Amino acid sequence: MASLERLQRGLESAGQPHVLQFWPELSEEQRDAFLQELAQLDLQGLREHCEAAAKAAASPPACLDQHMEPLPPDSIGSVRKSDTKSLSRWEQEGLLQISESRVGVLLLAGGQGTRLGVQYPKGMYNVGLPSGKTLYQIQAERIHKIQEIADSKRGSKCTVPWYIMTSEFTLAPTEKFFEENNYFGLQPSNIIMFEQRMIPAVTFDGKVILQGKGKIAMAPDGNGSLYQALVDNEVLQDMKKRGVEYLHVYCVDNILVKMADPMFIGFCVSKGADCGAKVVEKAYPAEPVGVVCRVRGVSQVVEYSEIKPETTELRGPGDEFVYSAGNICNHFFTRTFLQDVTEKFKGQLKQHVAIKKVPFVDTCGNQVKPTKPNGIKMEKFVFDVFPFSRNFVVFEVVRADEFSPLKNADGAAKDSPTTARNSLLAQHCRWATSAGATLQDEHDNTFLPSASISAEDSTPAQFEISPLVSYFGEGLEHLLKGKTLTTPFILDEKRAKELQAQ
Ligand SMILES: CC(=O)N[C@H]1[C@@H](OP(=O)(O)OP(=O)(O)OC[C@H]2O[C@@H](n3ccc(=O)[nH]c3=O)[C@H](O)[C@@H]2O)O[C@H](CO)[C@@H](O)[C@@H]1O
Repeated sequence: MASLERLQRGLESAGQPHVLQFWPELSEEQRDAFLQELAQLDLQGLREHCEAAAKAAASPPACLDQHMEPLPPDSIGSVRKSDTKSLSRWEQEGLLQISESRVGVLLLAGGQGTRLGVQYPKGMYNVGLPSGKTLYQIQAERIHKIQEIADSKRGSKCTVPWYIMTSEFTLAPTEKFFEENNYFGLQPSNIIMFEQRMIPAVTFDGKVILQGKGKIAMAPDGNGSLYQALVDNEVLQDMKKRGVEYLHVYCVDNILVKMADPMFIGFCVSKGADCGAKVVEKAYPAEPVGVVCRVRGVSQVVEYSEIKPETTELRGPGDEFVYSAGNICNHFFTRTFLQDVTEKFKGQLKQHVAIKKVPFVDTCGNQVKPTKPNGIKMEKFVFDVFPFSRNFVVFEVVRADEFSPLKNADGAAKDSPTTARNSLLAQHCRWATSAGATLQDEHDNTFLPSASISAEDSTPAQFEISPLVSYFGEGLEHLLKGKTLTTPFILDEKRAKELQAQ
């Protein structure tokens, strides 16, 4: 552990001696905990971090709008627009790669879920499905199923390892949750959890914020922290050891996420891409999704918080949005590309400024909950490596099938537990109907499939299909054709066996 004198000197030379101002008031136990926290700080880089944060917050945000142009339409693969032969070829290619254990998935789960307002990791959230499944369970079961589908193609066992990036806030509860739930039936050795770094929040005049008398206000430094975390935790070495060449990186809150999506993987592999992004057509100008576009001729994402409203509203000749390629935080990377990024480009990642309300102790030692923003958090974004790609591709998918994020608490009109739940149930209702089932409520009223997912819509049928039965709507016909089912109904493996026997 670092000695107090050494820390004092380090903090002084970083211009942050106030960090220890309450030291005399701390108990032995608090001092030990604080020393441990301070030992993690990069004292060398602290001055630079604080000065850069204050400077960035004081300067007007870089405006990229005038340098933006949309992606050329022919550079985008699309579930809606590409021909069915190509789609099927890509899917087969992806399945082949999965069956050879060359594909892994990586979950970005280090965020604090502030907008949703829960104190635990978002993946543990239960949106109120008939089964009561959490986001983590749904994702685990999709991995299970895609392995099974790929196994049956090749006749041998494959593994899709699940890398999970957590932060100080999410690691312990996530580990505990997985353990308590028996890793949702997956092999624990194929679930690799690791932690991203945290950085101090800083005041507008460049001072580290004390959250308590013996605690610095630390925050995860954005999902672009991934690249440092890959190095810190030797994740790429683990991938290499397992023979994993392709990684599907995704964010925790999209209830419709297709884990290791074979079509997306196959598309990227077939195009020889080192880096790829899935997009959906933007729903409305102010939708909080980044847009994939070109800036000064280079493909990248411009985040929703950094684009002018008038740019988001621009429309093309067919009245479509000019910037319509909405980023859904589903990325493809080759291991080689990630290796390059960690070796050559990691230090060049852009820093984004987020101005937040950060609780603090004032100089008299009073705990203050600020009513207006008082702190700067510097963040890196996972997609900021796109400009380093040699062959970047984009794949457009159908929103109703693949994107319904959980961002806000119930009561919000969009991206809430209700909209997430409804979009999943509506999808399952569509799958069941196209497999030939008739779904009824308890009064024998028949449900019609709906593609809509907004909270104002009527509630879809309470018909839920376990991912262990179907990954993406496949394999349902022999169970459901010609059957009339009364909801609520959960089609799990047991029910599937019963239906098959009928
Ligand atoms: C920077 C980024 O990717 N932005 C995307 C993100 O925005 P959005 O602002 O919604 O991003 P979130 O803050 O929800 O973070 C996305 C994911 O990154 C994880 N996370 C976040 C911070 C952190 O330090 N560590 C970490 O792992 C979160 O747990 C989450 O799984 O999703 C939207 C789609 O839903 C996209 O349109 C945005 O372009």
